[in-house]
Amino acid sequence: MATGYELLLESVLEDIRSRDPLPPYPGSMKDGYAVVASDGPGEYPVIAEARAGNDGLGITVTPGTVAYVTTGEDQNWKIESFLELFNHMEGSKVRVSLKKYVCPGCDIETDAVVLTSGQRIGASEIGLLATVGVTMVKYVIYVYPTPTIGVLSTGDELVEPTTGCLNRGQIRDSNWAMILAASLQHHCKVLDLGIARDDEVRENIMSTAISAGVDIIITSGGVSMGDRDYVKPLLQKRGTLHFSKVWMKPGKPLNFAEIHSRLAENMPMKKIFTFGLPGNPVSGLVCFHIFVVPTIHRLAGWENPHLLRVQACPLQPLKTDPARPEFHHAIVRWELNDGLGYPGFVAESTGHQRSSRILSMKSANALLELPATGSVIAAGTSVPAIIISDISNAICKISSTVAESQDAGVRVAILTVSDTVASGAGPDRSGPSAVSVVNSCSERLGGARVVSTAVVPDDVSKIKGVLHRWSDIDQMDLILTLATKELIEKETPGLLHVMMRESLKVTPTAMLSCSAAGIRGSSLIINMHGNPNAVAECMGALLPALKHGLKQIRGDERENHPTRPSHTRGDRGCVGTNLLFLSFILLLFKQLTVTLFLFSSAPTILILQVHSSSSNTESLVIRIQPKSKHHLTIYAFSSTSSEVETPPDTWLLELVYALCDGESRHIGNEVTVGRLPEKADMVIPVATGTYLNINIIDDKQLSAGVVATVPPGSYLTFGDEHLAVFCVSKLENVEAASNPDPF
Ligand SMILES: Nc1nc2c(c(=O)[nH]1)N[C@H]1C(S)=C(S)[C@@H](COP(=O)(O)OP(=O)(O)OC[C@H]3O[C@@H](n4cnc5c(N)ncnc54)[C@H](O)[C@@H]3O)O[C@H]1N2
Ligand code: MOO
Repeated sequence: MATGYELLLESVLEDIRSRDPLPPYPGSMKDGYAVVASDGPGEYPVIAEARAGNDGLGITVTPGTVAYVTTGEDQNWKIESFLELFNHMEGSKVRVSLKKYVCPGCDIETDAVVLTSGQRIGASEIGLLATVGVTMVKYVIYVYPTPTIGVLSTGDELVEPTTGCLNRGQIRDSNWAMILAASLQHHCKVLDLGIARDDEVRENIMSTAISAGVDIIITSGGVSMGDRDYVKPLLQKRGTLHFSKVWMKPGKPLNFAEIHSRLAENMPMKKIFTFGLPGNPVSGLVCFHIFVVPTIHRLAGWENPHLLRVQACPLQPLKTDPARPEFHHAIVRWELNDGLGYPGFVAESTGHQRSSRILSMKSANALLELPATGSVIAAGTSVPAIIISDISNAICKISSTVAESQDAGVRVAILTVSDTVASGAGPDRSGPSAVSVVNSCSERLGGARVVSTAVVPDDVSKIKGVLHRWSDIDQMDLILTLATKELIEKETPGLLHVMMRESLKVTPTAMLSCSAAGIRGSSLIINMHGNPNAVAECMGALLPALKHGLKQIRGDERENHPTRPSHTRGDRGCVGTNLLFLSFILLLFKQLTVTLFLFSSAPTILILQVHSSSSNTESLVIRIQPKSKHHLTIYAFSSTSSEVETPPDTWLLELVYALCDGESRHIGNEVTVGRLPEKADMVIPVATGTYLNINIIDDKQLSAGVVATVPPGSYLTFGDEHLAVFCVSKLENVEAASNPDPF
């Protein structure tokens, strides 16, 4: 018999009623004094005391007197009217204030049904039975069916996990063991159908499984479009194929069919559910959680077969797929501050979610449900998380998580100040891009980790509220945000002067700006106004002064505030903060276009927004042609010519942000961009050529082969998850900014 049963819990087989009321007599919920209700508040002599076990038999509380009672202990008071309780004592008399007392049966009335037939019995129900004095019950042992699952791996390339040395084209079969384990975790029986070569995926395997009495058959691999993908035709032949594609990522080629079969001629027809999981391990397991687990639950008789969903705030910004809704593996845990300032679940991404990257499943206990918008979900934005394994460990780790995050090398908090974003009228893009920058430069910043992000409207009290919490309570090492004058303890007019001088070179309206720069504690805070170009110019001018300035601030801080608690913890003290701040600024300078907006009070700047230079209206014209999965070619030509004629040799693709190292490149007629150095002029850490990856200019996805006009200052983005962002510039405009670090 294939279908087994597992003991769960007993449940009662009859209705259980209470024989007495609960509480059984008028009682007090507190220790206090009993008084005749009509007496009301006042001072009264105490005429008697009733404590637990001494029920005050024979005592009458008369008007103008009170009696001491302990919680729940007053069943035999002889009184003229009912009791009220109160609790304040002064000398030999008590001053009473009236409290409610508990009337008999207000928790459980006599003869109320406390358990109905069929209800499960657990510890609380045992307590309930004891309360109502029922020590013998008729019960039924509740059992639930445990489905049997047949598991088959398919693929010519697959070899046993025990294979020591892989020959060319071989890969160890991970899915077979993984799906077996997942099935066992869900209390199923399993039937090992082994590994089949592609051309062995035949009816006889199905027949073996069916005659063994399986309820579910799971195959992995061979479901997409390849000429050796035999699963779908087999399912079509043996049963009813309900679907063979699902608009999800990963797991698109999932096949689902129903096979009807009899174990023997005289037996009733049996339904067998068959799932053809995609071969990529991540895709396969995601499909298992989303589709197979609810099927198992349903077969096991669960009323609600779906996995639990909670809301969680990602700790990292998450780039969503523009086409398919995505299930993103993450580790969800409870934190005292979920990033929105309240206790809640946070979600730590397990990294790149490529469907072959089995490491992304390691330790994951949730799948974040990300909508197909193609945009970036800011860290700290609440998203639904489907819980796929026990999260109690993660919850128990509250204190160690806090401790761990406090031990992180450099704790960074990022505050986006924007009315638009705070009101929900627009997405936060500067915050997430800042988080990406910090995370991607983590090592170079001494292990920096963004541990908190927030968005507030441009409102001083709100900004101050967050900043005070982050610096005084959470003790962040580095807070990247908009500064307000009120937070600055000591202004630095020299810096302001330099910034003003630079801005005036660009526009006379700079005179109207109200920039601020100054020192708070051990941090230098710079608030710049104006457009990103002005910010870039100002920073460029400030840099030579910053190193020295920051050193001085550190010295002054020690001298002036010898006892002041440092912003940082441990022996790093202020030095850590300031050096970090300096290195961050230097780093920002190199990645100016992405990150300096953090210091701007202008509305949030979109990372992919076009910032056309007013001084130069000439545009570059390009056509992007994917060459292979790993590289593409950008053909560039002049805006006045129709096709490759004049080499646009005054143009530059300048790397402003990449997850790992990338390069900037002068654009000739043709530039090849890709991951593989031997095939690409510009090497970036993202795959560029597949439909999964995005080549975007100015927030618009480019189609292969279509000509696009690119004004100077545009941003060209590659990769759907590992962003690499380039700024397209006229060469003469960028020479100053691309100078190496001035120190
Ligand atoms: N022309 C198209 N090609 C593909 C599409 C598509 O829509 N059109 N979909 C892609 C997607 S999405 C996925 S996911 C994969 C899944 O395809 P298959 O189920 O046919 O998987 P295979 O080709 O057999 O294997 C894919 C990949 O996974 C490895 N693999 C397979 N089985 C195992 C196993 N048991 N243990 C470890 N690794 C396994 C296999 O070696 C391949 O590398 O199709 C895309 N293609
Ligand atoms: O949907 Mo496929 O599962 O890897 O991307």
